[in-house]
Amino acid sequence: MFTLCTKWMVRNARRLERLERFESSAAPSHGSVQLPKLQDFSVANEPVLEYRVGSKERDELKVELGRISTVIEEIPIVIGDKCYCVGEPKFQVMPHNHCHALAKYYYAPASTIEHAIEVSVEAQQRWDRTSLQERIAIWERAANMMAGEQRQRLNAATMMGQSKTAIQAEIDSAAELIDFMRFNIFFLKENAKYQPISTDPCVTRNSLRFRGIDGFIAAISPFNFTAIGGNLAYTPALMGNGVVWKPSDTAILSNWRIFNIMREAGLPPGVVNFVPADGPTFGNVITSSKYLSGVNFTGSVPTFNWIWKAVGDNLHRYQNYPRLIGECGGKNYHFVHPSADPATVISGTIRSAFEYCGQKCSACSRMYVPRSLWGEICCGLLEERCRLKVGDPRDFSIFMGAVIDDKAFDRISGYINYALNNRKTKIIGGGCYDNRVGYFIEPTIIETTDPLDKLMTEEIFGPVLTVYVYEDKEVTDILRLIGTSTKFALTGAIFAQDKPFIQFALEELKMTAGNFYINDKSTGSVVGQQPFGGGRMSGTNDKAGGPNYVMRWTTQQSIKETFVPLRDVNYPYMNES
Ligand SMILES: NC(=O)c1ccc[n+]([C@@H]2O[C@H](COP(=O)([O-])OP(=O)(O)OC[C@H]3O[C@@H](n4cnc5c(N)ncnc54)[C@H](O)[C@@H]3O)[C@@H](O)[C@H]2O)c1
Ligand SMILES: N[C@@H](CCC=O)C(=O)O
Repeated sequence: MFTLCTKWMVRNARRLERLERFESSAAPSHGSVQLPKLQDFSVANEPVLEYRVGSKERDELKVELGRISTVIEEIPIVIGDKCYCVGEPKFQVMPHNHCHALAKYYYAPASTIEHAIEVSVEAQQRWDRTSLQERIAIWERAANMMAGEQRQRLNAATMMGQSKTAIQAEIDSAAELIDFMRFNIFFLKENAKYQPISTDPCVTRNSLRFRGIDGFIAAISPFNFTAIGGNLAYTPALMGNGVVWKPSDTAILSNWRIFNIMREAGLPPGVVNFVPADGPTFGNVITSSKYLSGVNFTGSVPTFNWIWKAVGDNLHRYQNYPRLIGECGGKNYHFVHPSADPATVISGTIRSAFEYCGQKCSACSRMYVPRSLWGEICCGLLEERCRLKVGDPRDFSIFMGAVIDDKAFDRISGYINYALNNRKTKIIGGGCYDNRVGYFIEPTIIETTDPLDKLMTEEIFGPVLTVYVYEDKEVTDILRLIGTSTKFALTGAIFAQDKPFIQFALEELKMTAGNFYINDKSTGSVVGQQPFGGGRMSGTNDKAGGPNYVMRWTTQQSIKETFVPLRDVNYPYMNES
């Protein structure tokens, strides 16, 4: 503990030093933004543990990985304080060893989802009367449990259930999840500091209070980030809402861990209900309920489009206009300028495109490289790619595990087959896949001569990177293609040393990414540091991990209290004439 704290303090001091040095240097190129000092924040990011050989965290994680691999955990539907196991059981398997089941769970039928809605609507009324202090105390307790005794249980469930390596699990089900818990409390407190003007408080007192929304919020989460499930379900709850949470089938065990931690930390039953279900059945029931007050969704564009349309079709039924938050897919780019540093491009691109098998919504999947640098960058990418080991995450030497399931395997291998049979494209690295034991796909690099090829425009969501090599003199035209060739605008990165070009690209690419990186990879946003989300068809861009996200989940009330009562209808001048 002592070593950890000391390391943390040293790291923090270094960060502070770097920030101060940056502040005292020239103003940032995207405007004269005044950067706050680290000391201004009463919250800090959870340190990411390193899992080196012999470390305490590595030993603890191994014990938990051993334990989790020998049992099939039973996961019920939980509504209020009752558990339900109904219908045919389903199984969550290890993607890297798909004959091995980890968890047994059940799909809630329509009637059970309706019951969850009733319970949640009723619980919301009591919960909304619980003071902010009490709610915050529960979140703080939960964050401490996640950072302490529950850390490796969360990580092991994420590694085995979603096929993440130790470090990818650590940045997700430990660091990011804990950060969401702590930063949302911080943002709530900061936002609550604002109170409206009372010109003379002896005459009138004006105030603003946060209320949950009467009804229920449907939280619908994706498979790829455990932390996102936690944020989607529990941030609305923090703000006084009742929630019906439908976790993803392929992240069910890690999401179940979060649900249990929150209950153990003191969240009353019924505030968040755990309701695994078939997606379309769940979607139909929630969008037909008069009590739907919001949908907190993260996942693919087609699913969000379906939800949005169903809400529109059912508008006449609702007592509130449901709030719709949807963070969706991306076709994220790395744009390399002739002035770029090739080494930075190579390592950033390998990490972004292939970490967690490219199954991050922010993963780089299209890259534009100038002819003058392609020789060096191509060699570097291929050399690094060859070193990436693919396998079972219990082997700490692997770089990536398996893709999530058979559907993903078929979709991604379909794109690889397309590249094999297309004369405009050439697979220059990888391209093999094998699903006999696990859903394994090699990190694959494809070169195309068509910047509008579907490999350059559609979301693949797998370990496939497509590169278009442009002639140096075409740099401006190609830069403009980024924003016009896809409907997405999630993340993007430019690599350049040329300052005027960076300034030009910042303007030219302004609407092409909700998260924009300069000389850094397109992935790896951190709560409180790079609030996350994209525009255009990548989503509603409500910026999870930012200060305004909590405010999407409250319906505010302005209160004016008058101490000098109005007893005369006439205006003063009328009494004078
Ligand atoms: N922008 C972001 O912040 C972000 C973050 C993570 C993932 N993603 C995106 O998520 C996608 C991958 O996740 P996924 O495969 O789990 O997405 P998905 O759309 O297949 O599923 C997401 C959730 O929706 C449910 N669902 C499916 N059909 C439904 C329906 N008709 N009604 C209600 N719910 C329904 C699923 O069961 C799951 O729980 C990718 O497109 C990725 O880019 C985006
Ligand atoms: N926060 C993640 C993206 C989450 C989407 O899958 C990142 O920036 O890499």
